Amino acid sequence: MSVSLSKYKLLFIINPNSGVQSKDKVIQLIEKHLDHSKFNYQVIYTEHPKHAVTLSKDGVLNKLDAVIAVGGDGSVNEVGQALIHTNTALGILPFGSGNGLARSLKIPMDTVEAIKCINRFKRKRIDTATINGEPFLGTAGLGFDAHVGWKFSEFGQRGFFSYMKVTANEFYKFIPDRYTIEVDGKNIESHAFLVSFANSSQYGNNAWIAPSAEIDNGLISVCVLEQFPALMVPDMIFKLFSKQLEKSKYYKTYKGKEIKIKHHRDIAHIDGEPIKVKEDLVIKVLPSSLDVIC
Ligand SMILES: Nc1ncnc2c1ncn2[C@@H]1O[C@H](COP(=O)(O)OP(=O)(O)OP(=O)(O)O)[C@@H](O)[C@H]1O
Repeated sequence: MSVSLSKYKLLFIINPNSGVQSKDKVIQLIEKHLDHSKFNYQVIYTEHPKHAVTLSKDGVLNKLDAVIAVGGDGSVNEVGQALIHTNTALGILPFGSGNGLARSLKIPMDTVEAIKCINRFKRKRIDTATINGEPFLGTAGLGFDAHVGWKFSEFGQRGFFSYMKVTANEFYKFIPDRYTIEVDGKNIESHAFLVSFANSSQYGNNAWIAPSAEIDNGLISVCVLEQFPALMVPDMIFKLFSKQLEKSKYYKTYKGKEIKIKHHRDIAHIDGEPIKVKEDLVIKVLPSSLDVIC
């Protein structure tokens, strides 16, 4: 690959394990549709979880203009976390099960259209956040959110329908918990089904957990879904997918820069990926900390 100084330097990182859509043609599509007068690029496949973090950090050291995550929200998290507070931008070719951040940023789901979006190379500065120091870009969560994140990772198949299957299987078994939450000094006690921390507005697949969240306002939305009767499930699902959760009396939302929370389990998810956590958590926003191509 010859490198001309006047061209932008890109690295595409493909996660072969994300989503269910075949990635066989991605390299050909990049070759065909990327604007070669504007970019020099390299493509690397990840070999294991977290590999994209190391590859992206190398990209920053090599002064790349952008690293493009080819995968879902877990891949976007791994690339994005390495680029926080750097001059290297994050790009996304959505190939995940949910693609929450890409959808929130209105990046096209169609690969050719997403490549054309990279060709335009418009940078937007967004906030990111941390939960006990672990970075997230879209959403993190506790309760049913986290439980499903763990069950999904153990399920062995990815994709929207696998996610729905896991959610339906687990819903009636799940027992809500008590949470003590402090949002910028204001205390809230809740018996909740789930608590989500949203930097962007949706989980993925157009499930709008935080319809009013803005990714560049310097605030995290804390979304509390209180225990609700089983007969309300269809209504809740309808509201989740039609951006109307804020109309439910079981849903509360608060916005803040620093959130402290005490809970009684040891699991959470960050950008859909399960993690083990302590009972005391601190969520902090990192305002204007990452450039994305969108
Ligand atoms: N080479 C690899 N082999 C196995 N797992 C990998 C590899 N590279 C990355 N991973 C892991 O794959 C997991 C899933 O990736 P990703 O989140 O991109 O897809 P997804 O879960 O299907 O989509 P979404 O997050 O949008 O629902 C991540 O935990 C990531 O660390």
